[in-house]
Amino acid sequence: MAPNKLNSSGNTSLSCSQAENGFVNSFSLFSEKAVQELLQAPVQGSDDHLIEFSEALRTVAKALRQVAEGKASAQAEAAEWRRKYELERDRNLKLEREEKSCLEDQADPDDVRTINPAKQPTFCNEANGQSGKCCSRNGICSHEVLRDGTPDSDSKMVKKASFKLSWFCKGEQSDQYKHDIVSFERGNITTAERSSKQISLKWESCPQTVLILTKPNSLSVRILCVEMIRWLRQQKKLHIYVEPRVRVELLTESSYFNFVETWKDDTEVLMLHTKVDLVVTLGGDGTVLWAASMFKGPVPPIVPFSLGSLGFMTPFYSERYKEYLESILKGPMSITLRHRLLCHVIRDAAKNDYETEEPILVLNEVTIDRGISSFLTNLECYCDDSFVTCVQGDGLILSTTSGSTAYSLAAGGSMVHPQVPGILFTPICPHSLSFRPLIFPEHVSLRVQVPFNSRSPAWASFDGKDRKQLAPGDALVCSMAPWPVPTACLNDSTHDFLRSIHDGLHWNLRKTQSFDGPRETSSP
Ligand SMILES: NC(=O)c1ccc[n+]([C@@H]2O[C@H](COP(=O)([O-])OP(=O)(O)OC[C@H]3O[C@@H](n4cnc5c(N)ncnc54)[C@H](O)[C@@H]3O)[C@@H](O)[C@H]2O)c1
Ligand SMILES: Nc1ncnc2c1ncn2[C@@H]1O[C@H](COP(=O)(O)OP(=O)(O)OP(=O)(O)O)[C@@H](O)[C@H]1O
Repeated sequence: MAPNKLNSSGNTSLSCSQAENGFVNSFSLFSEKAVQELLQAPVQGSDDHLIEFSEALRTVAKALRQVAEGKASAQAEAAEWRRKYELERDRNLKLEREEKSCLEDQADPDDVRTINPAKQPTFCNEANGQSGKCCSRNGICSHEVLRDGTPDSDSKMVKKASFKLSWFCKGEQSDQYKHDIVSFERGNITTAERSSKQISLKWESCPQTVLILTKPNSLSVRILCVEMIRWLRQQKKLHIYVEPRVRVELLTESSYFNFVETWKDDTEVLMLHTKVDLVVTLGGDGTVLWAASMFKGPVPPIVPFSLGSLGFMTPFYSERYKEYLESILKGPMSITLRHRLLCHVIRDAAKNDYETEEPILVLNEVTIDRGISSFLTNLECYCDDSFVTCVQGDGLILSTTSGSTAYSLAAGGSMVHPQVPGILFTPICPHSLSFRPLIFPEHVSLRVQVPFNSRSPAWASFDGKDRKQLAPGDALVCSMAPWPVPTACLNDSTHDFLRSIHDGLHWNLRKTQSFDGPRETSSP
């Protein structure tokens, strides 16, 4: 009965290191189960040794559980440190690149854009407030925001149109962009006037290149695309880019479309933002999401034409495309800067930096759900370093304000004006009576961790696509991206948003109460 393994008080004399080295490596949680099963067998008779032995086994089971839990928490801590290290490294790399880009730009102030697919673009990170001396005070100039590679002898020279963004206050254009939001005068804290700032885009040189993106397998989209390309070429003398699939379709129609350009591989797609002045989408909201997903960095202004069923983000009527495009190419135009989320999947199994996956940008939302598993999700959520909650239900949606009218709305989240900067935290069917959706400010970083004791893996999907499995120990980290999606407005941001929720969702539609009925009397 191995009495020498028990100390005088009947407890095991296992030291912590013995427990870790001996038990964790040789026994698994299965051993704990085996011990429990042994314990459940009734102890026959009144033999003191048997009673003592069963107590010892109980203690061993407890020690095993503690060691397993300790290991899980140490792994979670290690994953968190790795996440912090990766974020820090990314930030430093970005800063380094920006500095280099600023130096290069000072050396060569010429604004001519050069196509060089082999070279990655470098950006001035406006969103992080690190633009320094590059950007002006009362608006932003595109040539100050975007800096691309140096000229390459093999590449074609294309001059990309420059534009200026400015803020309209109270319906009037104003150059008085206020920097002091909070002031402290004579001991009184006051805030600056909060006027609504509709952003206006004014071309400083004529746009020359248009990228047309179309919903596949739609006859009406195909017909409009052919007509629009002819018009843009013949009347506006523009360069046209389309997806490789569409170019093939066009050439099947007529060899006239030989002038239409496309790309060969993903490296060229990465450089599209340096060639294209304007993106036109023909389809529904899915086509706008598709367009946004093609740009892993800065996005050119998008003009979304409605050829879908709902069209929340597609305010332009396709029948009047000539009139709209005339006005947009002339400028100025009102735009909505739609924020995106930058999502990183951090694998517990990643042993080194090379295994870190590419970050993914979403315009609507990232969803972490239970996939095909029938178990509840068990997702630990942190906001920066603070614990938020544990989601036990079907899953969680981290949404932008543009995405607030999509999946998040269906899961009970608020509808939020797309220009409000924030991250929506909306549970999907939580198994709890008090789990209300939250909205976090734009500057936070959210981390959703699948704990080691989760019964099943979770699944992440990005704007409803690209499902990725998150195994126990994996995490998804998400924060506001520095590259918004500028979409042209038909009127202005607020008008377009309200029109969408009225026409698209019939928001708060109710028959007006008749006048013919009881009335409040004036006296109490
Ligand atoms: N239960 C749900 O409501 C549910 C479930 C899955 C996905 N979705 C949404 O579908 C989106 C993907 O769209 P898709 O077109 O590629 O797939 P899809 O073709 O399945 O369309 C989904 C629907 O969502 C609408 N939609 C998309 N973005 C919207 C937005 N920002 N505001 C209002 N409505 C919007 C589309 O118009 C479409 O009617 C996902 O990002 C997600 O938000 C919703
Ligand atoms: N250029 C494209 N290439 C590949 N897939 C695309 C492209 N454009 C759109 N899609 C996909 O096609 C699907 C349908 O597109 P979209 O949502 O625009 O049309 P819809 O469903 O008719 O309109 P709505 O979203 O308004 O209901 C989406 O899932 C979208 O991701």
